[in-house]
Amino acid sequence: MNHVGTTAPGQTPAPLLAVRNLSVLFRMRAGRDIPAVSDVSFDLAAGECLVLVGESGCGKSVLASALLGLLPGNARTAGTARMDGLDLLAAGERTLARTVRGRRVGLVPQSPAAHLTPVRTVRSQLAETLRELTGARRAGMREATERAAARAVFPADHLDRYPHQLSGGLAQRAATALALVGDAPLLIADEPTTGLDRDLVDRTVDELRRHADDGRGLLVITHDLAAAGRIADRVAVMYAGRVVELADSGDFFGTAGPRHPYARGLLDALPERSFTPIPGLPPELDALPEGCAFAPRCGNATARCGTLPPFAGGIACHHVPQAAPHA
Ligand SMILES: Nc1ncnc2c1ncn2[C@@H]1O[C@H](COP(=O)(O)OP(=O)(O)OP(=O)(O)O)[C@@H](O)[C@H]1O
Ligand code: NI
Repeated sequence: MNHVGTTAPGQTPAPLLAVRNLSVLFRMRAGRDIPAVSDVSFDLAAGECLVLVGESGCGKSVLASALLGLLPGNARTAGTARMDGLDLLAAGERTLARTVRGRRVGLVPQSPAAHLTPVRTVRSQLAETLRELTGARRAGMREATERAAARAVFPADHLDRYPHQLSGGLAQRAATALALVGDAPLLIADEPTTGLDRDLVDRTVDELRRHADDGRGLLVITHDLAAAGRIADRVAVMYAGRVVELADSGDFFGTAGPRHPYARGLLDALPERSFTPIPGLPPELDALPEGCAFAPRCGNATARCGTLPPFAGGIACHHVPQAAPHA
């Protein structure tokens, strides 16, 4: 798929993925609804890696699940997520199962153990996925399986193990190997480096980065800001279900630095920076304040923050000018 070839000079190529006003609400008993994702919009280009960061519970995995049609039955979704003419949010289960999951959109799940089939060895799961997604046949399957495992630094001498015989880090690498098999146009990796030591983190991140460098799209969700800095072209910062900053990675991690007070707080909390935690805790999603959800923890907050700051020019903050240098 070559977008560039079909684009007139001066025209921006269509993004691989265009998410507009995506919201996810969980309907709970007693009418207590939980807005897990609110009004999120972003584009992802082919060849690009967007990293999604934010504290636990801010809605990162729910966003990923929404794109793959993997939300539970009590979820209500609004907005659109267009990919190659298909709205992923409106697609039926049949389309999602046949043409989206694994094919258009690959997933490295946050809990790999829950996604691996417990009664089958890693080799057999990799072989089946290779057969399904690449048409690989029995001849050469042993080599193909070992190559697929090696892409995620999964050791060949562990291929005949069952998921329960794997450590968390090995299960993670098995799940990553499975997700890489289809070379899907879009790969979503939800915390792909949890449980890995630094050397393996770097190797995994570099293999994922190759997916983008080969002209595909990569959406990475991570707590690990060092890994984010290594892999990202752009960074999206989520807080309480909303994207509060969308920035060029070079600016965000470089001398310019983040612009949103929450994003600055995230970086300042790192041991290698000033090691100053953000005071307080994220809000409960079913009891969000009226305006900016970060205001109760923010040193810049004023009366204006009682109204919701619009997201424009890469930022949602009343106190930061909206004209981004690279917006
Ligand atoms: N099935 C569900 N029913 C109700 N609420 C849910 C459900 N799944 C997730 N949530 C809520 O949605 C919010 C966002 O969860 P999500 O898993 O997306 O967070 P996250 O940013 O991925 O966090 P982490 O970094 O810990 O993985 C959480 O407050 C969670 O409690
Ligand atoms: Ni998550």
